[in-house]
Amino acid sequence: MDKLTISRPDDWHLHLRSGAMLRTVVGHTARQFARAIVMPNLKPPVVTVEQALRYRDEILQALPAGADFQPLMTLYLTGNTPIAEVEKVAKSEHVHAFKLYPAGATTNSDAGVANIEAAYPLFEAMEKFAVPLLVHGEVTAAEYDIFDREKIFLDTQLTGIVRRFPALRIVVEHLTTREAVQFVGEAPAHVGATITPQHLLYNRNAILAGGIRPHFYCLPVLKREHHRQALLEAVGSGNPKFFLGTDSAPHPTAAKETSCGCAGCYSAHAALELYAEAFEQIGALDKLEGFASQFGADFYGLPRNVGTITLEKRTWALPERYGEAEHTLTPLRAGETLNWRVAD
Ligand SMILES: NC(=O)N[C@@H](CC(=O)O)C(=O)O
Ligand SMILES: [Zn+2]
Ligand SMILES: [Zn+2]
Repeated sequence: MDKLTISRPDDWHLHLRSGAMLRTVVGHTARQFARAIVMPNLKPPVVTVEQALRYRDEILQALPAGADFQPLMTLYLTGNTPIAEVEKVAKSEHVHAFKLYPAGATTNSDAGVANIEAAYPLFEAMEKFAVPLLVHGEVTAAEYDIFDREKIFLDTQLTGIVRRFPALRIVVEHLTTREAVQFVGEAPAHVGATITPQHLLYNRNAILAGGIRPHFYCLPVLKREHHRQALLEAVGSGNPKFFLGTDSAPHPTAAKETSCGCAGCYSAHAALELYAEAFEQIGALDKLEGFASQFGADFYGLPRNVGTITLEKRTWALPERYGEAEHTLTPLRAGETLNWRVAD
């Protein structure tokens, strides 16, 4: 196959940041995706509907002329989120979910939830008002090995949440393990998951073998090959619980290439192309459309997109960098070539 036309896709997990970084990255996403769920982990975090609407305006202002792209906003759950905010989200046309960051789990998660059980009244309200809960599913305590943090979160936290709130829609973000695939597969239909391109294409050797490569470092961290195989099986199965969420997470190059580098891979510049490469590896290009353009919209109860996008088998070289000066960022596969290209 050397050409593939699918309905316009959406990105159900995206970091756009703000200011100069936003202006550098937003065009990449708008070139490929009709909509994206925009993560709220700014500094300071987006915690109210009012702030989310202001952030949405900033994103719309930053779009290249003529772009046809809708940011779908989310709120950052904190220990102080008032119950009333849940109803505001339910009534808002532009805010679609709450995001749970266990405090300390990832980039800009310090304001996250330290005691998850204390947030149960909020989950109850989300269940009542049909507002989805998006989860960065990792435990944070120092005694847990970083490669086990997702599995332990599922066992000790998420299992209880799913049982206690049987109608709450939950998205387990950026799955990385065989156990997580199994968890989501066996959970009720209203528990879904996003999967990133880097977790489909790479195992942990990418970070550590032959030199330390900070641009492959994200959270949850890349895992062993047998976990990557499980993620590929999940997307290749065509199960609608698994849908596209790049977790494209831009950081300035200088903040990645340093003695304590930030977590996050930047993939928005070539998101669909990277996914196409992964699906092609397992002979499942026919499953890309459901994953990229249908299952996420269905899960969120939003209409599927009209219009199409075409991928062509065509080699192209990726730049080493995007952006200017201190906002320079290094994309995934910088300076390498890709075999798929979204047609202009
Ligand atoms: N995935 C990451 O490694 N980083 C994300 C945060 C997140 O999604 O956990 C970021 O905002 O940089
Ligand atoms: Zn996360
Ligand atoms: Zn993320």
